[in-house]
Amino acid sequence: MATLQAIKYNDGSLEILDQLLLPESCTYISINNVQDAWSAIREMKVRGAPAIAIVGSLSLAVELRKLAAPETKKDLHSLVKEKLDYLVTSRPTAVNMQLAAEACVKLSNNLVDKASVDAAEAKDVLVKHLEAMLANDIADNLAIGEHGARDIAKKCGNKDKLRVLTHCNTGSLATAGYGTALGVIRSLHKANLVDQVYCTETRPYNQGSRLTAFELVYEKIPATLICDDMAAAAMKEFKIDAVIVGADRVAANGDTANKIGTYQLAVLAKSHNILFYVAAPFSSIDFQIPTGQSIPIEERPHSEMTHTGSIRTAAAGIHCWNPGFDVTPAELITGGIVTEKGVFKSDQLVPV
Ligand SMILES: CSC[C@H]1O[C@H](OP(=O)(O)O)[C@H](O)[C@@H]1O
Repeated sequence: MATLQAIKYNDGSLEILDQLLLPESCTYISINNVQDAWSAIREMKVRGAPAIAIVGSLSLAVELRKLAAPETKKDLHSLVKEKLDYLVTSRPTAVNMQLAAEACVKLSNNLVDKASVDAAEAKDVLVKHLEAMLANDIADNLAIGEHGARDIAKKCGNKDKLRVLTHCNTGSLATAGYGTALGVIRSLHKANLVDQVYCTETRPYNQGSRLTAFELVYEKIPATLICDDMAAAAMKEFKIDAVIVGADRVAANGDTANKIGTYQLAVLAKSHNILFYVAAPFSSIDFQIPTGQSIPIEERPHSEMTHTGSIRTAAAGIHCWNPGFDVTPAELITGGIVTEKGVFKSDQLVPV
């Protein structure tokens, strides 16, 4: 699978591709502890819901591998919980880090109660659990790709070629590899079904122009970059067949938080009678919240809007609003929610 690697991990050594430097420079930086990971996530050197959870979790594995055998399992549990709670504060909207933390804390708790397991063995079990996230994510993404490609091809009348629009970055640079929405596009391309991918610039961080375009060019998938404000005209002009985006958190009713600009694409897709899909691992569905109204929306620094690098591009003193995400109502997700378990209608989501 010749795709880009946002995350490199080998026996306790963790590196990430510094995505703030893309596309001009492919530079890997070391992540030596949880604090390094928290900062890299907060600064968006690594971003993307699954990648955030994986880098956060692997940074804890890096620390635990270096840790001398803890005195007691209770000491180990307290340390693990403290570190994971801290990692969850790095970015609030994507649910993946929160759910990964909850799963690891639950495992640690179970190990405390297991008399047959000593502190050193418990640490090893936790390290293996954290390290397994990398391979699990790639397997999930390959399944998402296949389910999504099959569903889009079928619902688009099994046309020879398809024109698909996507937003932000949901590929190998947002996951452990292959991607979610961009994974579906990779699977469509593998099946020789892609006429053209339209990727939006995705202001203000420009995940589309800097990252998705980079991935599509890297893999020679036919693609056209458009500005965010060109989406309606592109849907009309190019007769786009489907829109597919990622997700940071899906509520129990199917309302979906994703990169800012997703909601307006869903409204535009509806008005152009274009199928609208969300692609995400099933773990992105937060059954603890009933609707999208409860999803916390991260506000990002205004400098992301007023500057390009160090160059000011907006008037000094202007007030800014810079939410990183918006919520698309379930009823606008007309194609379905594509997961590794299959494609679901919004009202078909049930915990497994
Ligand atoms: C594989 S889903 C990635 C998801 O995360 C992105 O947000 P950010 O770049 O701010 O982390 C965007 O919402 C994508 O859909």
